Amino acid sequence: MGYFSCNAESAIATCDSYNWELLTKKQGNTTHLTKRPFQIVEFDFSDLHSATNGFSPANFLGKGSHGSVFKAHLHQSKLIAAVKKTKQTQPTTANPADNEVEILSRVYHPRLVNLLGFAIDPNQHKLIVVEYMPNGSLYDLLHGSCKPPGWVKRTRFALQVARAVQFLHSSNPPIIHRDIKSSNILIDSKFNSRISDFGLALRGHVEDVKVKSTPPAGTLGYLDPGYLAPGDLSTKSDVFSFGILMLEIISGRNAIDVNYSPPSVVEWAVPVIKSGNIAGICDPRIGPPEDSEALRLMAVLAARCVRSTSAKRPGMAEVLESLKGVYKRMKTQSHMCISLGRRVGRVVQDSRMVKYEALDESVELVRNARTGSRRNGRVSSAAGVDVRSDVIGDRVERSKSIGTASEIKYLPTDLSNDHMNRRRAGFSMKMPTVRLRKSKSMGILQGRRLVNNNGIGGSQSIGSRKLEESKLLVDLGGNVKGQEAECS
Ligand SMILES: Nc1ncnc2c1ncn2[C@@H]1O[C@H](COP(=O)(O)OP(=O)(O)OP(=O)(O)O)[C@@H](O)[C@H]1O
Repeated sequence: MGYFSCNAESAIATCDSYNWELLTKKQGNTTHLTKRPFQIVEFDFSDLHSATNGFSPANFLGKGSHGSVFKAHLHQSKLIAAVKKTKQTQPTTANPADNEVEILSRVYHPRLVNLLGFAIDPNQHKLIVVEYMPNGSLYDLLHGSCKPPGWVKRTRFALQVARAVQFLHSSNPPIIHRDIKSSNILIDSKFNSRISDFGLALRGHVEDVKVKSTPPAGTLGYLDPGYLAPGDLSTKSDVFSFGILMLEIISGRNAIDVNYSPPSVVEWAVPVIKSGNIAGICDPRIGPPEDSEALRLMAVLAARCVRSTSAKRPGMAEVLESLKGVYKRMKTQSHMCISLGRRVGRVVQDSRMVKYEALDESVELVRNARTGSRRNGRVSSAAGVDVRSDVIGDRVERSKSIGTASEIKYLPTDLSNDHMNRRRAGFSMKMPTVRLRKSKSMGILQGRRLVNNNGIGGSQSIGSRKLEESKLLVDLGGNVKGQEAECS
């Protein structure tokens, strides 16, 4: 697989990913962007153990369906990394850690969370060491309680993910990620988005035995409805998931949110896009962008990506080119707003509003909370619409995807001290408040039965609840099929 086993000292020299940008800048050539600037290292387990303070809660970064992730300070903190400790899988099932190392050791790209190395623990389990992403996930940015990103940032995130997916699809043989979703898009120190979590990824041509024999897997809500058997897989399944991600980026809604009817973002957004009311799907917290054509292009692109017939979806190369155009338009519009603001007068900011105050009269150009870049204090986009709520009535906590049915918890509706609830008091509808955890990668569908909840392999039977989830997926597929977007 082309990785090195080495001692701690040489690992510093070969694994310092923070030197990477410097290296590539010196070379001044974009082809070097995909050349790994360091060797993959086999770490000693004891080094990882001490670098994570014995996998202490203080170093705990998060938990996924395959295991836990810890922050590691390696080599006197010269190298900060994330160590993934995967759950023990049954001996008969493929281990996501092996798969991740196998795939990530063959590719390198600045928009991926790249592999630095691995280690074997005393029980012979593999630990994966990857680049540390200090700014959470795109899921956190879109659905968390912080100020939501504006249009320039959203399109930039989408463009960067598209670039990474296109890179994977154009590798030889192609790599199909199979789990593109906002919680698998992590944000690096420079606020670039990167694709992580290659536990379900497949490398090979569609006719290859491994691809043909691996059962479908992915995350509910992002999973291509036409991917029901191994032979259905193609790069277009990632295109479908990417389309869902784009709808999520535009609308701020989860892929599936049972607080809405319909809960599926596809079922809700595609008919609205087809009706031409594209502003109607925009995240109400930021409103539509000034450039309505850029928004239309992005929304139509998303609707094309989620078409039920995979052959009708665009390839990732086309998606990437289109998004480059959208991003350029959004940025240009943003710059125009900045210079207009400068000419008209000074910018007045408070926590909820940005105003351009003219020298002789106050002109409120932006009514939305868009306070621009933190670094330079500029306004980077403007949306001249009111923030409005979609629904009325009781308060509801929204924007959490459904993972497994067992994760749904009904909460009393009087949790008024909950910060998120207070923030979202304007978004409500008349149904019980439901708290949902974010989407988890799910198991495998064999035929129409969900047979395993750990993402890889296995064929043990499952309880009735899991079968219901499986049915939900199939139902969703059916509904999505009924909504062929006429957007080309
Ligand atoms: N390289 C990293 N740097 C920083 N934090 C990370 C890194 N990788 C993962 N995390 C954090 O660890 C958590 C678990 O990640 P993991 O990839 O195992 O699962 P997930 O993508 O959240 O869920 P699932 O496994 O269901 O897809 C994530 O929520 C993420 O915030």
